[in-house]
Amino acid sequence: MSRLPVPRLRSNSPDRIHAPIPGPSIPSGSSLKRKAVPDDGEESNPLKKQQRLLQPSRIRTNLSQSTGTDSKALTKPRAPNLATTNRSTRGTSAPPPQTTARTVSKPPSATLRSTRPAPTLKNSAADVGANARLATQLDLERDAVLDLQQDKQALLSRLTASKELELKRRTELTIASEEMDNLRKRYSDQIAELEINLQKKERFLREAQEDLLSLRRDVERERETVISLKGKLQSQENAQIILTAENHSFQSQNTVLQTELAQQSRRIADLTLQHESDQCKVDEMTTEAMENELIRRKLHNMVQELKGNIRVFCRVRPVLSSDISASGSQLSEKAAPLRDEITADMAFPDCRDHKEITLASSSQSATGRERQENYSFVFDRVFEPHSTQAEVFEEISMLAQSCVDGYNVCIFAYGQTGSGKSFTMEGGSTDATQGMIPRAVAQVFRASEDLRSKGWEYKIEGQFLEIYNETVNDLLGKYDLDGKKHEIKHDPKTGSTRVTDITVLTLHSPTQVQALLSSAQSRRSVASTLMNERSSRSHSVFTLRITGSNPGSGENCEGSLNLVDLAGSERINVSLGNGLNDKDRVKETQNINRSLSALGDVISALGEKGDKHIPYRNSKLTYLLQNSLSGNSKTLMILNLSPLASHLNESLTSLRFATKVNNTTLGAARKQARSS
Ligand SMILES: Nc1ncnc2c1ncn2[C@@H]1O[C@H](COP(=O)(O)OP(=O)(O)OP(=O)(O)O)[C@@H](O)[C@H]1O
Repeated sequence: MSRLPVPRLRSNSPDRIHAPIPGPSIPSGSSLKRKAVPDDGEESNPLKKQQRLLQPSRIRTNLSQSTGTDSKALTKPRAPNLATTNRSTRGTSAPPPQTTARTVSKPPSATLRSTRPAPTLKNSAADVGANARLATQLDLERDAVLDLQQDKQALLSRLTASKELELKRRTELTIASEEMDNLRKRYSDQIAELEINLQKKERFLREAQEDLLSLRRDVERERETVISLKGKLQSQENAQIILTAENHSFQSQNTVLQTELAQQSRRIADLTLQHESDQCKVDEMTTEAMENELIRRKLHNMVQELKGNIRVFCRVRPVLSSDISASGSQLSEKAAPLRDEITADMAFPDCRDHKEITLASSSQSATGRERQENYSFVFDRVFEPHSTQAEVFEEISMLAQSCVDGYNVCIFAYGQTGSGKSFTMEGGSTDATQGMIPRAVAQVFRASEDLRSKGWEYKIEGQFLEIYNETVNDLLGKYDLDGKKHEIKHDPKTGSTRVTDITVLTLHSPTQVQALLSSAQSRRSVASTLMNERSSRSHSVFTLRITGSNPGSGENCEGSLNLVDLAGSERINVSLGNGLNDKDRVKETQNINRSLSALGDVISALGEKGDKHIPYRNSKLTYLLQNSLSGNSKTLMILNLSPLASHLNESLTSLRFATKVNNTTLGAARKQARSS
């Protein structure tokens, strides 16, 4: 409805209805008021009061004319519905309330009449004058009334004209209102349709606005994305610039490198040619080295054979402080003379080759005369008491090389109890006092490592056992000694010897051996609590098995190194003096003596020509070492001697046994030997 065409309605606007009525202007109310409001002097003047009595009718007339029902005809006609509220208010506003003021001063005429005073004769003269003045005034008033009546007449005429005009306009307004209604009826469908369309369009507009809003948000987001992408693009461009610069630099480097590469390629080609020619030389040299190695082995073996496949070293241990204290004196000032006193009369006359040892013994003849006897023994090498472990090993290190070359080597330590066998074989805890076993193992590892460059690969295994009372015990086993029965097996095809259920450890470094020796020593110590001096009463055999192969030459070899610490070789009467259980000790000693003499017998038999029977089976020891004593095997016996005079007879027995061994020839070469 609010969208109806407005201009036409505005043509009937109440503004026009309230337009001032044309005509002469009505004098301001002040003229009427002026006449209605009593003057200050009137209350005191009776004439004025009398005149005022006449005024009510005049005023009433005026008022009735001005505020009569006619004025209601000026009420604004009802505004058309389409007009706004304001317009309606304006259209129906009442004319200005001018007439209200006029009703204020309506005097009560009855009151005036009752209060009028009655005339008297006494006052006649004054009254005449007063009457004259009153008459004059009355005339004036009449004139005024006439004027007023004329004014009233004019106003009535104007009022009539206004009413007519109003009527006319009302009529026009009614007609216009009717036209409006007609128009509204005629266009109501269109308006409704337009309104629906309008609503649709408004909805469409709303949706479009929402879409627009969403699109704006999208655009905003896209703008932010674009800004961020621009930032990234900028940084990428910067990075690209840097990369381009780097690329240029790399390209130039690449060019330089390409040039260098070309030079290097030429050098490589030259070197390849050189390498090929060198490789041919290397191959030739390798073949030569192999041949040389073979020759070396043969020569080495020849040297060993020339030295003798059975050799005997003699080593005299120093006098120990324990020897001196055992002899009865602990005082140091007496120690030196006592040392001489307890020391046997030994001499080492061969200062150049160190091969001879002489012992002097004095005894009384049947006639009571003092008799001096000298004994001289010659061995492959004699070590004096001050000799070190390193000096002893220097002489036997070549045997370690032989076992790496595939030979069987046996090193025995022979001697009476306390002569230094264990010290020689196992040694002390320091590097300087290391015995033959750890030194030989280290030498084997060194030799195998050296041969690695000539294509040899080696596997080194170790076992450690003892033979006590003709029983084999595993010194590296998990169980207590004597816990398991071990048997000795020989393989005639390969010439190798195996002991059943014995612990065989693969050795990767020489340092492992020291741990094995300690472990074996502790096991023997446990056994010692049960049987006194176990280590002295049993043979211990440390075996190193070295298996080598050379894939280049197709050669294989297997050698073994047996390091044997023999039981004490003392005579039975000596042992009996120390033991608590003499029966056991006698049995121990008999077994020891039997095995030692079996060893001597085997060595003697080996030295004899012809197919003589070799009594290996006479003892566990010789049976175990069967393959290491026969053929091209190398055997070394280290005879350990006590320096004490009290052990002289035992020393002489040991020296005689060693001489017997020393005179034996094993294999191809025969040794030169001397004996007393
Ligand atoms: N060359 C040496 N230098 C210094 N001390 C030595 C030497 N030889 C042996 N000894 C010492 O002599 C003592 C006895 O030596 P060892 O135990 O080796 O004799 P053994 O013959 O093995 O005796 P057993 O048969 O009882 O085992 C030990 O205290 C040892 O340290």
